[in-house]
Amino acid sequence: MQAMMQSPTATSLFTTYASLTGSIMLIRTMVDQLIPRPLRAYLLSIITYLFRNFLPIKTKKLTLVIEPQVGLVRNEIYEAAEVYLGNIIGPNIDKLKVGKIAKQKNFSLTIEKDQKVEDKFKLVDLTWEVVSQNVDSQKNGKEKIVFHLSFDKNFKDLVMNEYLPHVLSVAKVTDESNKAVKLYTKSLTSREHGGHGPGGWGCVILDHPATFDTMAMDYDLKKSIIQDLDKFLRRREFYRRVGKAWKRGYLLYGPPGTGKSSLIAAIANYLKFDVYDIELTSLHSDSELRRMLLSTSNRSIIVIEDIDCSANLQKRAPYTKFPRSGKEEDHYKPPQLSLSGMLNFADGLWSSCGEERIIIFTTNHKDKIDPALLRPGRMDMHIHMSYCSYESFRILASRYLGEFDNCRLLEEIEGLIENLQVTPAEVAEAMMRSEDPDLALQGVVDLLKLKKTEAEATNNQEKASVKDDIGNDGLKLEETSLAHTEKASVSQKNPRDEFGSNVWYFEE
Ligand SMILES: Nc1ncnc2c1ncn2[C@@H]1O[C@H](COP(=O)(O)OP(=O)(O)OP(=O)(O)O)[C@@H](O)[C@H]1O
Repeated sequence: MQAMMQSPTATSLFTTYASLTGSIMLIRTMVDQLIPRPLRAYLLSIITYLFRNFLPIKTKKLTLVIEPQVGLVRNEIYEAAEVYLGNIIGPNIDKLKVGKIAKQKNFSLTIEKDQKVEDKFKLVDLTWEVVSQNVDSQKNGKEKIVFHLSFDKNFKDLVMNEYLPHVLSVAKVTDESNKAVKLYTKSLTSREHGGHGPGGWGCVILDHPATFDTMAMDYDLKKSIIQDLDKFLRRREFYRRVGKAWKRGYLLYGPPGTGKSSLIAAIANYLKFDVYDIELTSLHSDSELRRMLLSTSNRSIIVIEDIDCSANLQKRAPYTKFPRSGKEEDHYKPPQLSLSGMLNFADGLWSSCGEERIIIFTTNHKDKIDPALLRPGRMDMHIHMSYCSYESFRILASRYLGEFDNCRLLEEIEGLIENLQVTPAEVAEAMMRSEDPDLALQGVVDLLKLKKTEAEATNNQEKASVKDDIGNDGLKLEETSLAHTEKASVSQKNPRDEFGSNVWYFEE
Protein backbone atom coordinates (compact mmCIF):
# COMPACT_ATOMS: atom_id res chain seq x y z
CA MET A 1 0.00 0.00 0.00
CA GLN A 2 2.80 2.21 1.00
CA ALA A 3 4.65 1.29 -2.15
CA MET A 4 1.61 2.19 -4.21
CA MET A 5 1.40 5.57 -2.58
CA GLN A 6 5.03 6.23 -3.50
CA SER A 7 5.52 8.90 -6.13
CA PRO A 8 6.53 7.66 -9.62
CA THR A 9 10.22 7.50 -10.39
CA ALA A 10 11.87 9.67 -13.04
CA THR A 11 12.48 6.58 -15.20
CA SER A 12 8.81 5.54 -15.19
CA LEU A 13 7.72 9.10 -15.93
CA PHE A 14 10.12 9.29 -18.85
CA THR A 15 8.93 5.89 -20.16
CA THR A 16 5.28 6.97 -19.96
CA TYR A 17 6.05 10.25 -21.71
CA ALA A 18 7.99 8.52 -24.48
CA SER A 19 5.26 5.97 -25.16
CA LEU A 20 2.56 8.70 -25.06
CA THR A 21 4.49 10.84 -27.52
CA GLY A 22 5.08 7.82 -29.76
CA SER A 23 1.36 6.96 -29.71
CA ILE A 24 0.36 10.55 -30.50
CA MET A 25 2.76 10.67 -33.41
CA LEU A 26 1.48 7.33 -34.67
CA ILE A 27 -2.14 8.49 -34.40
CA ARG A 28 -1.24 11.75 -36.10
CA THR A 29 0.45 9.98 -39.00
CA MET A 30 -2.54 7.65 -39.37
CA VAL A 31 -4.95 10.57 -39.26
CA ASP A 32 -2.86 12.45 -41.84
CA GLN A 33 -2.77 9.45 -44.15
CA LEU A 34 -6.25 8.06 -43.67
CA ILE A 35 -8.49 11.07 -43.18
CA PRO A 36 -8.73 13.56 -46.00
CA ARG A 37 -7.93 17.19 -45.16
CA PRO A 38 -11.48 18.62 -45.45
CA LEU A 39 -12.83 15.81 -43.25
CA ARG A 40 -10.13 16.48 -40.65
CA ALA A 41 -11.19 20.12 -40.39
CA TYR A 42 -14.77 19.00 -40.07
CA LEU A 43 -13.95 16.47 -37.29
CA LEU A 44 -11.98 19.13 -35.46
CA SER A 45 -14.98 21.42 -35.62
CA ILE A 46 -17.20 18.64 -34.18
CA ILE A 47 -14.77 17.89 -31.34
CA THR A 48 -14.42 21.56 -30.49
CA TYR A 49 -18.19 21.97 -30.58
CA LEU A 50 -18.87 18.91 -28.36
CA PHE A 51 -16.27 19.80 -25.77
CA ARG A 52 -16.73 23.55 -25.88
CA ASN A 53 -18.25 23.61 -22.36
CA PHE A 54 -15.66 21.31 -20.78
CA LEU A 55 -12.40 22.38 -22.32
CA PRO A 56 -11.27 25.88 -21.52
CA ILE A 57 -9.87 26.14 -25.04
CA LYS A 58 -8.59 29.59 -25.74
CA THR A 59 -9.42 30.33 -29.35
CA LYS A 60 -7.43 32.83 -31.32
CA LYS A 61 -9.43 34.76 -33.84
CA LEU A 62 -8.43 35.28 -37.41
CA THR A 63 -10.01 38.09 -39.41
CA LEU A 64 -10.10 38.13 -43.20
CA VAL A 65 -10.48 41.57 -44.70
CA ILE A 66 -12.45 41.45 -47.93
CA GLU A 67 -12.01 44.54 -50.09
CA PRO A 68 -13.96 45.52 -53.22
CA GLN A 69 -10.93 45.10 -55.44
CA VAL A 70 -7.90 42.86 -55.69
CA GLY A 71 -5.31 45.18 -57.15
CA LEU A 72 -7.10 46.77 -60.05
CA VAL A 73 -9.72 44.11 -60.65
CA ARG A 74 -13.00 43.33 -58.93
CA ASN A 75 -12.96 40.97 -55.99
CA GLU A 76 -15.40 38.14 -56.66
CA ILE A 77 -15.63 37.25 -52.97
CA TYR A 78 -16.62 40.80 -52.10
CA GLU A 79 -19.44 40.76 -54.62
CA ALA A 80 -20.56 37.33 -53.49
CA ALA A 81 -20.48 38.43 -49.84
CA GLU A 82 -22.86 41.28 -50.57
CA VAL A 83 -25.42 38.83 -51.92
CA TYR A 84 -24.69 36.06 -49.41
CA LEU A 85 -25.13 38.27 -46.35
CA GLY A 86 -28.64 39.16 -47.48
CA ASN A 87 -29.44 35.42 -47.11
CA ILE A 88 -28.17 34.87 -43.59
CA ILE A 89 -29.54 37.82 -41.70
CA GLY A 90 -30.18 36.87 -38.07
CA PRO A 91 -32.16 38.43 -35.22
CA ASN A 92 -29.20 40.44 -33.94
CA ILE A 93 -29.32 42.83 -36.88
CA ASP A 94 -30.75 46.23 -36.02
CA LYS A 95 -30.64 47.99 -39.36
CA LEU A 96 -31.22 46.74 -42.89
CA LYS A 97 -31.82 48.28 -46.26
CA VAL A 98 -34.66 46.69 -48.17
CA GLY A 99 -35.42 47.20 -51.83
CA LYS A 100 -37.28 45.72 -54.74
CA ILE A 101 -37.22 46.78 -58.33
CA ALA A 102 -39.80 45.83 -60.94
CA LYS A 103 -37.84 42.99 -62.55
CA GLN A 104 -36.60 41.49 -59.29
CA LYS A 105 -38.58 38.56 -57.94
CA ASN A 106 -37.59 38.98 -54.28
CA PHE A 107 -36.76 41.80 -51.94
CA SER A 108 -33.09 42.58 -51.76
CA LEU A 109 -31.68 43.10 -48.28
CA THR A 110 -28.46 44.98 -47.69
CA ILE A 111 -26.69 45.20 -44.38
CA GLU A 112 -25.78 48.63 -43.18
CA LYS A 113 -22.27 49.52 -42.13
CA ASP A 114 -21.09 48.63 -38.60
CA GLN A 115 -23.57 45.74 -38.41
CA LYS A 116 -22.48 42.19 -37.58
CA VAL A 117 -23.94 38.98 -38.96
CA GLU A 118 -23.33 35.60 -37.37
CA ASP A 119 -23.04 32.49 -39.50
CA LYS A 120 -22.36 28.84 -38.78
CA PHE A 121 -20.71 26.47 -41.23
CA LYS A 122 -20.07 22.83 -40.32
CA LEU A 123 -20.31 23.83 -36.65
CA VAL A 124 -17.73 26.61 -37.03
CA ASP A 125 -18.89 30.03 -35.85
CA LEU A 126 -18.13 32.91 -38.17
CA THR A 127 -18.83 36.60 -37.83
CA TRP A 128 -19.22 39.00 -40.72
CA GLU A 129 -18.89 42.71 -40.11
CA VAL A 130 -19.60 45.52 -42.55
CA VAL A 131 -16.92 48.13 -41.99
CA SER A 132 -16.70 51.58 -43.44
CA GLN A 133 -13.31 52.99 -44.31
CA ASN A 134 -13.36 56.67 -45.08
CA VAL A 135 -11.17 57.32 -48.05
CA ASP A 136 -10.18 60.88 -48.50
CA SER A 137 -13.24 61.94 -46.54
CA GLN A 138 -12.18 65.54 -46.27
CA LYS A 139 -11.80 65.91 -50.00
CA ASN A 140 -14.85 64.22 -51.44
CA GLY A 141 -16.55 62.26 -48.68
CA LYS A 142 -15.97 58.95 -50.50
CA GLU A 143 -16.13 55.89 -48.32
CA LYS A 144 -15.01 52.36 -48.92
CA ILE A 145 -17.10 49.52 -47.52
CA VAL A 146 -15.17 46.37 -46.67
CA PHE A 147 -16.17 43.10 -45.02
CA HIS A 148 -14.41 41.57 -42.04
CA LEU A 149 -14.85 37.83 -41.64
CA SER A 150 -13.68 36.52 -38.22
CA PHE A 151 -13.44 32.93 -36.99
CA ASP A 152 -11.31 30.58 -34.89
CA LYS A 153 -7.82 30.45 -36.33
CA ASN A 154 -7.85 26.65 -36.22
CA PHE A 155 -10.40 26.58 -39.01
CA LYS A 156 -8.49 28.64 -41.52
CA ASP A 157 -8.26 25.72 -43.95
CA LEU A 158 -11.94 24.90 -43.62
CA VAL A 159 -12.90 28.52 -44.29
CA MET A 160 -10.55 28.92 -47.23
CA ASN A 161 -11.25 25.57 -48.87
CA GLU A 162 -14.92 25.13 -48.14
CA TYR A 163 -16.65 28.13 -46.63
CA LEU A 164 -15.60 30.76 -49.16
CA PRO A 165 -16.45 28.50 -52.15
CA HIS A 166 -19.80 27.91 -50.41
CA VAL A 167 -20.34 31.70 -50.20
CA LEU A 168 -19.53 32.04 -53.91
CA SER A 169 -21.90 29.31 -54.98
CA VAL A 170 -24.80 30.48 -52.76
CA ALA A 171 -24.37 34.01 -54.12
CA LYS A 172 -24.35 32.73 -57.69
CA VAL A 173 -27.58 30.78 -57.22
CA THR A 174 -29.26 33.71 -55.42
CA ASP A 175 -28.09 36.14 -58.07
CA GLU A 176 -29.36 34.01 -60.92
CA SER A 177 -32.77 33.45 -59.34
CA ASN A 178 -33.20 37.14 -58.58
CA LYS A 179 -31.19 38.55 -61.46
CA ALA A 180 -32.06 41.96 -62.74
CA VAL A 181 -29.79 43.37 -65.42
CA LYS A 182 -27.83 46.36 -64.14
CA LEU A 183 -26.64 49.42 -65.94
CA TYR A 184 -23.34 50.75 -64.61
CA THR A 185 -22.08 54.23 -65.19
CA LYS A 186 -19.40 56.40 -63.68
CA SER A 187 -21.67 59.42 -63.52
CA LEU A 188 -23.75 58.05 -60.64
CA THR A 189 -22.45 57.75 -57.12
CA SER A 190 -22.80 54.29 -55.79
CA ARG A 191 -24.87 53.50 -52.71
CA GLU A 192 -27.51 56.17 -53.11
CA HIS A 193 -28.42 54.76 -56.51
CA GLY A 194 -29.39 51.34 -55.34
CA GLY A 195 -26.11 49.62 -55.92
CA HIS A 196 -22.43 50.07 -55.77
CA GLY A 197 -19.62 48.63 -57.67
CA PRO A 198 -15.93 48.53 -57.22
CA GLY A 199 -13.96 50.99 -59.26
CA GLY A 200 -16.36 53.81 -58.52
CA TRP A 201 -19.18 52.57 -60.74
CA GLY A 202 -22.70 53.54 -59.76
CA CYS A 203 -25.53 51.38 -60.98
CA VAL A 204 -29.25 51.24 -61.59
CA ILE A 205 -31.44 48.38 -62.72
CA LEU A 206 -31.69 48.39 -66.50
CA ASP A 207 -35.43 48.51 -66.87
CA HIS A 208 -35.45 48.75 -70.67
CA PRO A 209 -38.27 46.66 -72.14
CA ALA A 210 -36.54 46.02 -75.47
CA THR A 211 -36.19 42.38 -76.49
CA PHE A 212 -35.41 40.74 -79.80
CA ASP A 213 -39.17 40.30 -80.26
CA THR A 214 -39.81 44.03 -79.97
CA MET A 215 -36.95 44.99 -82.29
CA ALA A 216 -38.18 46.11 -85.69
CA MET A 217 -35.46 44.94 -87.99
CA ASP A 218 -34.70 42.55 -90.78
CA TYR A 219 -35.62 39.01 -89.72
CA ASP A 220 -32.41 37.40 -91.04
CA LEU A 221 -30.25 40.04 -89.41
CA LYS A 222 -31.99 39.51 -86.08
CA LYS A 223 -31.56 35.75 -86.40
CA SER A 224 -27.87 36.06 -87.25
CA ILE A 225 -27.26 38.26 -84.18
CA ILE A 226 -28.98 35.78 -81.86
CA GLN A 227 -27.05 32.89 -83.38
CA ASP A 228 -23.79 34.78 -83.03
CA LEU A 229 -24.48 35.50 -79.35
CA ASP A 230 -25.42 31.89 -78.64
CA LYS A 231 -22.33 30.65 -80.41
CA PHE A 232 -20.14 33.06 -78.48
CA LEU A 233 -21.49 31.86 -75.12
CA ARG A 234 -20.94 28.19 -75.75
CA ARG A 235 -17.42 28.53 -77.18
CA ARG A 236 -15.37 29.00 -74.02
CA GLU A 237 -13.19 26.00 -74.86
CA PHE A 238 -12.85 27.05 -78.48
CA TYR A 239 -11.48 30.46 -77.48
CA ARG A 240 -9.02 28.78 -75.11
CA ARG A 241 -7.92 26.31 -77.76
CA VAL A 242 -7.21 28.94 -80.39
CA GLY A 243 -5.55 31.29 -77.88
CA LYS A 244 -8.06 34.14 -78.17
CA ALA A 245 -9.52 36.23 -75.35
CA TRP A 246 -13.13 35.21 -74.77
CA LYS A 247 -14.73 38.42 -75.94
CA ARG A 248 -16.71 39.62 -78.93
CA GLY A 249 -16.95 43.08 -80.44
CA TYR A 250 -19.96 44.52 -82.23
CA LEU A 251 -20.31 47.73 -84.16
CA LEU A 252 -23.85 49.05 -84.45
CA TYR A 253 -24.05 51.72 -87.10
CA GLY A 254 -26.82 53.62 -88.78
CA PRO A 255 -28.76 56.88 -88.61
CA PRO A 256 -30.18 58.22 -85.32
CA GLY A 257 -33.45 56.58 -84.25
CA THR A 258 -32.91 53.24 -85.95
CA GLY A 259 -32.66 51.28 -82.69
CA LYS A 260 -28.96 51.01 -81.79
CA SER A 261 -29.52 51.67 -78.09
CA SER A 262 -32.63 49.50 -78.10
CA LEU A 263 -30.63 46.64 -79.60
CA ILE A 264 -28.03 46.94 -76.81
CA ALA A 265 -30.85 46.66 -74.25
CA ALA A 266 -32.32 43.68 -76.15
CA ILE A 267 -28.91 41.92 -76.11
CA ALA A 268 -28.47 42.63 -72.38
CA ASN A 269 -31.97 41.31 -71.60
CA TYR A 270 -31.36 38.25 -73.77
CA LEU A 271 -28.01 37.34 -72.18
CA LYS A 272 -28.85 38.70 -68.72
CA PHE A 273 -25.49 40.50 -68.79
CA ASP A 274 -24.92 43.76 -66.95
CA VAL A 275 -24.12 46.79 -69.07
CA TYR A 276 -21.20 49.17 -68.47
CA ASP A 277 -21.70 52.49 -70.20
CA ILE A 278 -18.35 54.14 -70.89
CA GLU A 279 -18.42 57.81 -71.80
CA LEU A 280 -15.19 58.51 -73.60
CA THR A 281 -15.64 62.25 -73.22
CA SER A 282 -15.23 61.90 -69.45
CA LEU A 283 -11.90 60.10 -69.80
CA HIS A 284 -8.63 61.94 -69.97
CA SER A 285 -6.05 59.25 -70.58
CA ASP A 286 -5.45 55.73 -71.79
CA SER A 287 -4.67 54.58 -68.27
CA GLU A 288 -8.10 55.78 -67.10
CA LEU A 289 -9.67 53.72 -69.88
CA ARG A 290 -7.62 50.69 -68.82
CA ARG A 291 -8.63 51.11 -65.18
CA MET A 292 -12.25 51.31 -66.24
CA LEU A 293 -11.96 48.14 -68.30
CA LEU A 294 -10.36 46.27 -65.41
CA SER A 295 -13.08 47.28 -62.98
CA THR A 296 -15.84 45.76 -65.11
CA SER A 297 -17.07 42.28 -64.30
CA ASN A 298 -17.10 39.14 -66.40
CA ARG A 299 -20.30 38.26 -68.27
CA SER A 300 -20.95 41.87 -69.09
CA ILE A 301 -21.49 44.21 -72.01
CA ILE A 302 -19.23 47.23 -72.32
CA VAL A 303 -20.81 49.98 -74.37
CA ILE A 304 -19.10 52.90 -76.06
CA GLU A 305 -21.72 55.00 -77.81
CA ASP A 306 -21.01 57.41 -80.65
CA ILE A 307 -17.40 56.30 -81.01
CA ASP A 308 -16.90 58.67 -83.94
CA CYS A 309 -17.69 61.85 -82.03
CA SER A 310 -17.38 61.06 -78.32
CA ALA A 311 -13.63 61.46 -78.30
CA ASN A 312 -11.07 63.09 -80.44
CA LEU A 313 -8.67 60.17 -80.46
CA GLN A 314 -5.11 61.35 -80.71
CA LYS A 315 -2.92 59.45 -83.13
CA ARG A 316 0.34 60.57 -81.58
CA ALA A 317 1.91 59.75 -78.22
CA PRO A 318 0.15 61.51 -75.39
CA TYR A 319 3.19 63.33 -74.01
CA THR A 320 5.43 65.86 -75.65
CA LYS A 321 8.97 66.43 -74.47
CA PHE A 322 9.47 69.73 -76.17
CA PRO A 323 8.34 72.97 -74.58
CA ARG A 324 6.52 75.40 -76.84
CA SER A 325 7.89 78.28 -74.81
CA GLY A 326 10.64 78.35 -72.26
CA LYS A 327 8.12 78.13 -69.40
CA GLU A 328 8.22 75.24 -66.96
CA GLU A 329 4.49 74.37 -67.31
CA ASP A 330 4.81 73.92 -71.08
CA HIS A 331 7.04 70.90 -70.56
CA TYR A 332 3.98 68.93 -69.61
CA LYS A 333 1.05 68.21 -71.87
CA PRO A 334 -1.77 66.43 -70.06
CA PRO A 335 -2.21 62.79 -71.07
CA GLN A 336 -5.02 62.19 -73.53
CA LEU A 337 -7.02 59.33 -74.78
CA SER A 338 -5.21 58.06 -77.83
CA LEU A 339 -6.16 55.87 -80.73
CA SER A 340 -3.57 53.31 -79.69
CA GLY A 341 -5.12 53.27 -76.19
CA MET A 342 -8.49 52.60 -77.78
CA LEU A 343 -7.07 49.87 -80.01
CA ASN A 344 -5.52 48.19 -76.98
CA PHE A 345 -8.77 48.49 -75.09
CA ALA A 346 -10.63 46.71 -77.86
CA ASP A 347 -8.09 44.00 -78.59
CA GLY A 348 -4.83 44.26 -76.71
CA LEU A 349 -3.22 42.62 -73.71
CA TRP A 350 -5.50 44.50 -71.32
CA SER A 351 -8.66 43.44 -73.09
CA SER A 352 -7.90 39.82 -72.25
CA CYS A 353 -8.12 40.48 -68.48
CA GLY A 354 -11.63 39.13 -68.13
CA GLU A 355 -13.92 36.62 -69.72
CA GLU A 356 -17.21 36.44 -71.54
CA ARG A 357 -17.24 40.10 -72.38
CA ILE A 358 -19.07 41.79 -75.20
CA ILE A 359 -17.89 45.20 -76.35
CA ILE A 360 -20.41 47.23 -78.33
CA PHE A 361 -19.53 50.40 -80.20
CA THR A 362 -22.18 52.56 -81.82
CA THR A 363 -21.88 55.25 -84.43
CA ASN A 364 -23.97 57.23 -86.86
CA HIS A 365 -20.95 57.53 -89.18
CA LYS A 366 -19.06 54.33 -89.78
CA ASP A 367 -16.89 56.05 -92.38
CA LYS A 368 -15.39 58.31 -89.68
CA ILE A 369 -14.00 55.39 -87.67
CA ASP A 370 -10.33 54.52 -88.04
CA PRO A 371 -10.04 51.28 -90.07
CA ALA A 372 -7.74 49.83 -87.38
CA LEU A 373 -10.67 49.87 -84.95
CA LEU A 374 -13.00 48.23 -87.44
CA ARG A 375 -10.89 45.15 -87.97
CA PRO A 376 -12.02 41.68 -86.80
CA GLY A 377 -10.98 41.01 -83.23
CA ARG A 378 -11.96 44.56 -82.32
CA MET A 379 -15.30 44.81 -84.06
CA ASP A 380 -16.11 41.26 -85.10
CA MET A 381 -19.62 41.87 -86.35
CA HIS A 382 -20.77 45.04 -88.07
CA ILE A 383 -24.52 45.50 -87.74
CA HIS A 384 -26.25 48.02 -89.91
CA MET A 385 -29.37 49.47 -88.31
CA SER A 386 -31.25 50.73 -91.31
CA TYR A 387 -34.28 52.87 -92.06
CA CYS A 388 -37.71 51.35 -91.55
CA SER A 389 -38.65 48.75 -94.15
CA TYR A 390 -42.16 47.36 -94.59
CA GLU A 391 -41.08 44.23 -92.67
CA SER A 392 -39.83 46.34 -89.75
CA PHE A 393 -42.99 48.45 -89.90
CA ARG A 394 -45.16 45.30 -89.53
CA ILE A 395 -43.21 44.31 -86.40
CA LEU A 396 -43.65 47.79 -84.92
CA ALA A 397 -47.34 47.89 -85.87
CA SER A 398 -48.10 44.52 -84.28
CA ARG A 399 -46.48 45.69 -81.04
CA TYR A 400 -47.98 49.18 -80.97
CA LEU A 401 -51.45 48.45 -82.36
CA GLY A 402 -52.06 44.77 -81.60
CA GLU A 403 -54.53 43.04 -83.89
CA PHE A 404 -55.76 45.20 -86.76
CA ASP A 405 -56.98 44.72 -90.26
CA ASN A 406 -56.92 47.63 -92.63
CA CYS A 407 -55.70 46.38 -96.00
CA ARG A 408 -56.11 49.71 -97.79
CA LEU A 409 -53.83 51.66 -95.43
CA LEU A 410 -51.33 48.79 -95.20
CA GLU A 411 -51.03 48.68 -98.99
CA GLU A 412 -50.56 52.43 -99.10
CA ILE A 413 -47.81 52.22 -96.43
CA GLU A 414 -46.08 49.36 -98.28
CA GLY A 415 -46.07 51.39 -101.50
CA LEU A 416 -44.56 54.43 -99.80
CA ILE A 417 -42.15 53.16 -97.15
CA GLU A 418 -39.57 51.20 -99.15
CA ASN A 419 -38.19 54.21 -101.03
CA LEU A 420 -38.08 56.61 -98.10
CA GLN A 421 -35.63 57.37 -95.34
CA VAL A 422 -37.89 57.11 -92.33
CA THR A 423 -36.60 55.77 -89.03
CA PRO A 424 -38.39 53.23 -86.81
CA ALA A 425 -38.37 55.94 -84.11
CA GLU A 426 -40.38 58.28 -86.36
CA VAL A 427 -42.85 55.54 -87.32
CA ALA A 428 -43.24 54.52 -83.67
CA GLU A 429 -43.91 58.11 -82.69
CA ALA A 430 -46.59 58.46 -85.40
CA MET A 431 -48.32 55.28 -84.21
CA MET A 432 -48.38 56.46 -80.61
CA ARG A 433 -50.55 59.45 -81.45
CA SER A 434 -53.78 57.49 -81.37
CA GLU A 435 -55.09 54.37 -79.66
CA ASP A 436 -57.40 53.72 -82.61
CA PRO A 437 -55.45 51.48 -85.06
CA ASP A 438 -57.03 53.11 -88.13
CA LEU A 439 -56.14 56.61 -86.96
CA ALA A 440 -52.64 55.48 -85.98
CA LEU A 441 -52.08 53.91 -89.42
CA GLN A 442 -53.42 57.05 -91.08
CA GLY A 443 -50.84 58.97 -89.00
CA VAL A 444 -48.09 56.77 -90.51
CA VAL A 445 -49.44 57.38 -94.05
CA ASP A 446 -49.42 61.14 -93.40
CA LEU A 447 -45.83 60.93 -92.10
CA LEU A 448 -44.69 58.98 -95.15
CA LYS A 449 -46.39 61.40 -97.55
CA LEU A 450 -44.69 64.30 -95.80
CA LYS A 451 -41.32 62.53 -96.06
CA LYS A 452 -41.95 61.88 -99.76
CA THR A 453 -42.71 65.54 -100.42
CA GLU A 454 -39.54 66.54 -98.53
CA ALA A 455 -37.42 64.04 -100.48
CA GLU A 456 -38.81 65.30 -103.81
CA ALA A 457 -38.14 68.92 -102.83
CA THR A 458 -34.52 68.06 -101.94
CA ASN A 459 -34.16 66.15 -105.18
CA ASN A 460 -35.46 69.10 -107.20
CA GLN A 461 -33.10 71.46 -105.40
CA GLU A 462 -30.15 69.22 -106.25
CA LYS A 463 -31.23 69.07 -109.91
CA ALA A 464 -31.55 72.86 -109.99
CA SER A 465 -28.07 73.35 -108.56
CA VAL A 466 -26.63 70.93 -111.15
CA LYS A 467 -28.34 72.99 -113.91
CA ASP A 468 -26.81 76.16 -112.46
CA ASP A 469 -23.38 74.51 -112.65
CA ILE A 470 -23.97 73.69 -116.32
CA GLY A 471 -25.00 77.26 -117.01
CA ASN A 472 -21.86 78.62 -115.36
CA ASP A 473 -19.39 76.27 -116.93
CA GLY A 474 -20.60 76.57 -120.50
CA LEU A 475 -21.73 74.11 -123.10
CA LYS A 476 -18.55 72.02 -123.12
CA LEU A 477 -19.43 70.48 -119.78
CA GLU A 478 -23.01 69.71 -120.71
CA GLU A 479 -22.56 65.98 -121.31
CA THR A 480 -20.66 65.31 -118.11
CA SER A 481 -23.13 67.29 -116.01
CA LEU A 482 -26.15 65.47 -117.40
CA ALA A 483 -24.52 62.17 -116.51
CA HIS A 484 -24.02 63.52 -112.97
CA THR A 485 -27.72 64.49 -112.76
CA GLU A 486 -28.74 60.96 -113.65
CA LYS A 487 -26.51 59.52 -110.91
CA ALA A 488 -27.94 61.93 -108.34
CA SER A 489 -31.47 60.82 -109.08
CA VAL A 490 -30.47 57.16 -108.95
CA SER A 491 -28.95 57.65 -105.50
CA GLN A 492 -32.17 59.32 -104.38
CA LYS A 493 -34.11 56.30 -105.50
CA ASN A 494 -31.94 53.97 -103.45
CA PRO A 495 -31.39 55.77 -100.16
CA ARG A 496 -30.58 52.50 -98.36
CA ASP A 497 -27.44 52.05 -100.41
CA GLU A 498 -25.82 54.79 -98.36
CA PHE A 499 -24.73 52.35 -95.68
CA GLY A 500 -24.02 49.37 -97.88
CA SER A 501 -25.35 45.93 -97.17
CA ASN A 502 -27.31 45.19 -94.03
CA VAL A 503 -24.69 43.17 -92.26
CA TRP A 504 -21.28 41.70 -92.74
CA TYR A 505 -19.11 40.00 -90.24
CA PHE A 506 -16.08 37.85 -89.75
CA GLU A 507 -16.22 34.27 -88.64
CA GLU A 508 -13.61 33.16 -86.16
N1 LIG B 1 -35.44 49.03 -84.78
C1 LIG B 1 -36.27 49.43 -83.81
N2 LIG B 1 -37.13 48.57 -83.26
C2 LIG B 1 -37.97 48.97 -82.28
N3 LIG B 1 -38.02 50.22 -81.81
C3 LIG B 1 -37.20 51.12 -82.33
C4 LIG B 1 -36.26 50.77 -83.35
N4 LIG B 1 -35.57 51.87 -83.68
C5 LIG B 1 -36.01 52.85 -82.90
N5 LIG B 1 -36.99 52.42 -82.10
C6 LIG B 1 -37.73 53.24 -81.12
O1 LIG B 1 -37.22 54.56 -81.22
C7 LIG B 1 -36.66 55.03 -80.00
C8 LIG B 1 -35.25 55.53 -80.24
O2 LIG B 1 -34.43 54.44 -80.62
P1 LIG B 1 -32.92 54.25 -80.16
O3 LIG B 1 -32.58 55.22 -79.08
O4 LIG B 1 -32.70 52.82 -79.88
O5 LIG B 1 -32.19 54.69 -81.49
P2 LIG B 1 -30.65 54.97 -81.72
O6 LIG B 1 -30.34 54.42 -83.07
O7 LIG B 1 -29.86 54.47 -80.57
O8 LIG B 1 -30.60 56.54 -81.76
P3 LIG B 1 -29.33 57.50 -81.50
O9 LIG B 1 -28.30 57.18 -82.54
O10 LIG B 1 -29.92 58.86 -81.67
O11 LIG B 1 -28.87 57.22 -80.11
C9 LIG B 1 -36.67 53.86 -79.04
O12 LIG B 1 -37.28 54.24 -77.85
C10 LIG B 1 -37.48 52.78 -79.71
O13 LIG B 1 -38.73 52.69 -79.08
